[in-house]
Amino acid sequence: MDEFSIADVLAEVAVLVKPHFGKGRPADYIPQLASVPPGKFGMAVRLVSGEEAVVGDADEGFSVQSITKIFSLGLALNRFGDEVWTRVGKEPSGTPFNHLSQLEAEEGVPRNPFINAGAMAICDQLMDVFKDPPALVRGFAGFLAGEKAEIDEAVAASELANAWQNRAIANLMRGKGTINHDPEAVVAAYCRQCALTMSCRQLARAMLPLAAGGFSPIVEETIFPERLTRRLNALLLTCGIYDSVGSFAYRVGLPAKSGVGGGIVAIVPGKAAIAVWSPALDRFGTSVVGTVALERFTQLTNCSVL
Ligand SMILES: NC(=O)CC[C@H](N)C(=O)O
Repeated sequence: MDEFSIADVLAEVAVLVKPHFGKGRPADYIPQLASVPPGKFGMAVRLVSGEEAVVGDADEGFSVQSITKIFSLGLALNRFGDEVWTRVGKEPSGTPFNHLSQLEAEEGVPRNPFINAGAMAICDQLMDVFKDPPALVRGFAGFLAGEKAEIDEAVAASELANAWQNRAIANLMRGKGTINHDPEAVVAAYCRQCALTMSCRQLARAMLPLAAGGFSPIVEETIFPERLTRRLNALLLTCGIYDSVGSFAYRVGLPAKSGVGGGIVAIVPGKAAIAVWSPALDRFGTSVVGTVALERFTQLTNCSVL
């Protein structure tokens, strides 16, 4: 990858994605996200070796949503180790991120930490020892990005006012003993965590430890043990894109995580962290243009873990 001019590749990607604008729709079940202009597009690549390139709206903040689940899982694994796996599984769900009946059929144990049930179980576990998990996630994300990140309280309130399905999930898990705190408090914390605002440039920097064996070249600290880094990437590859993770791996071939704000982060292990944003989503909740951009990027640079 070092043999390419990343800036040139991104410029080419920005042209190649053009025919795909107009497909998909921004998330509207969180009313505050429905008004984001669907034509936005930004992409940032940060190499482990230090080079950074961006294109389009890469410095504009957007709602990170489920991408924050990487930060919360990383924090939980660092704090609780394998105890995390007594609450959530490590298998792809094959169902939408807010699915309910699978959770009931499986005794309230979420398939993985990236679906909503799994992320709320992680949030509940963090609540055992931290007063304010969303603030912790915000602080961690900002630390890794090398600059402060903020929670958009309007987005958090907008989601919370409509979070009926997530309330059902949290109540089911409370009934089954997967979570211990008041389900309403867990849903509220989860919605605030998801409402983190970051730009593509900040996200690419913050994700760099996953590409660099757990070390952050940004803050010059080891963030995760190397083995844990590999495991996080394995979970991203198998569970990061919900029930379209197979076709995403087929097209892009990188560990990645989507969010309904239209962001996707992807990891090229040993080489780079990538963040892309475009708000219109496919029916699985993944950015249409973002996926095409990553597909073209991996084709042009020949980088894939597969
Ligand atoms: N995939 C996502 O980004 C979903 C996150 C969103 N906060 C929700 O719970 O629905």
